[in-house]
Amino acid sequence: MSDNDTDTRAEQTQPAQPQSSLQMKPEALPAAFRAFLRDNDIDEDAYTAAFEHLDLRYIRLSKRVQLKEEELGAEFPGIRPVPWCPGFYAMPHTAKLASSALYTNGHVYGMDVSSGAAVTALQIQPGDHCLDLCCAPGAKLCMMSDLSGEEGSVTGVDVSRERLAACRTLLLKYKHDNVRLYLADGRSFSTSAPAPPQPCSCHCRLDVNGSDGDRHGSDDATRDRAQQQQEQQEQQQQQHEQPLQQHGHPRPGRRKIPKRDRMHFVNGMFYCARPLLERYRLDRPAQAVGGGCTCHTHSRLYDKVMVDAECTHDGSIKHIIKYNEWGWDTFERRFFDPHRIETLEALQRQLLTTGFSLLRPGGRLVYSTCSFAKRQNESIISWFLDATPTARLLPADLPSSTPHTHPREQRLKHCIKFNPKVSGTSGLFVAVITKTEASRQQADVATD
Ligand SMILES: C[S@@+](CC[C@H](N)C(=O)[O-])C[C@H]1O[C@@H](n2cnc3c(N)ncnc32)[C@H](O)[C@@H]1O
Repeated sequence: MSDNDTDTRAEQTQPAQPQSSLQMKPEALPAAFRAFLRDNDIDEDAYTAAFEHLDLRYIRLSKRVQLKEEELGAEFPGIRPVPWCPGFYAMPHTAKLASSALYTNGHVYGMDVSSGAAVTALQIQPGDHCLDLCCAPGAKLCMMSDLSGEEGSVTGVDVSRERLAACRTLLLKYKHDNVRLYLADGRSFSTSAPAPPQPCSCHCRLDVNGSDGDRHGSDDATRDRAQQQQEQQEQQQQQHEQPLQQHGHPRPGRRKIPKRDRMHFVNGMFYCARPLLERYRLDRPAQAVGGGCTCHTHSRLYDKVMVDAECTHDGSIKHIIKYNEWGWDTFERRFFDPHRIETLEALQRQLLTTGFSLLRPGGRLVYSTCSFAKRQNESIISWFLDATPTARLLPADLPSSTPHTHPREQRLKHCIKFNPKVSGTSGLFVAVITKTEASRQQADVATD
């Protein structure tokens, strides 16, 4: 649930916006914001024109329930499936989601369909181990959890304790038990993917607990050394995964987190539910020991990585327009603080770099923002591709009817954008990157 997505808290505290309030005059936009739009070649029209389809909101069905169209229609009149994103439905913005039985019973999620497209672009397969480096409050995380299934896992990381607590509430509500959450700075996150449940087929026999099997020695002394080494690594890791708040996500109106929803962190980590803990021994971060196997499975890199980076949120048009009522000074203070803008692009570059370093060769990484600004999107991607010989941009491979930018309008090949004027969704930039095998070959040579 990004700012593009239905936020349970916002929904409970803010009345649904009538359609008329989704329209405003250009002069009502604050000067700093208009200058930002001009500097970034962003069309002011997006905020000031009346768009009928901005009056839509979207839901996603939980994978665990089978609902008939009639059941959905009875609860949400006017609802219809989104043909290009399976499991998603569009309905009038005035539909009461938070008070509906389907929502309170955890059968549907409030999630913008552009966010759904970003997750779809990851092409998650059952059994995949996924990383979500800026996960809170967690709509994409929940979808990733559904897609990776019981044999897969999702590791969620966020720097904001408050937002991560909202994420945890969501995971508990929807009973996602293949997710672990970390309160950590995504720029320096280094915890590997969970250990595989089975010894892998490359004969190295590295077992579930991260200790070596036959090939790398299996006696008690070796195990003790491995365990010591693992504990040392864990301590070092925790030292640099302390929460940093300076890029905490701004949101209007803080809500006190109920006691039952507060997170109980153990050494900076919270594990969502027991099943994942039991399957993968997540009570300690999995580490390949003894410099052993370099096969994909045991290098413990992630199959899929989502970097839904912190940004200026200027593409969340419905959200931005609400500042007309909430007060633009809050917006200027929170989004356009000069220091924040200055450091934002560096943050985005670092998050992308870290996400990529944790991606396995051949895996897929999605970089997304809900900004229209080239400097936070295409420029970051171009910089990264220039700096990283093993990175390659891929087409998002979404269904052809997906209403994103036409290839002719793409500023950078394969990078797509959802423009609310055209798509009826919130604004979102999506780029898909893969890691070529070159890095794998290098790793193999190093261990030979
Ligand atoms: C666009 S929101 C993510 C929305 C989320 N992916 C979802 O679908 O609900 C960006 C998130 O990045 C987090 N963030 C900011 N700086 C960070 C950092 N250095 N490391 C990790 N997370 C960070 C913010 O707290 C915020 O929750």
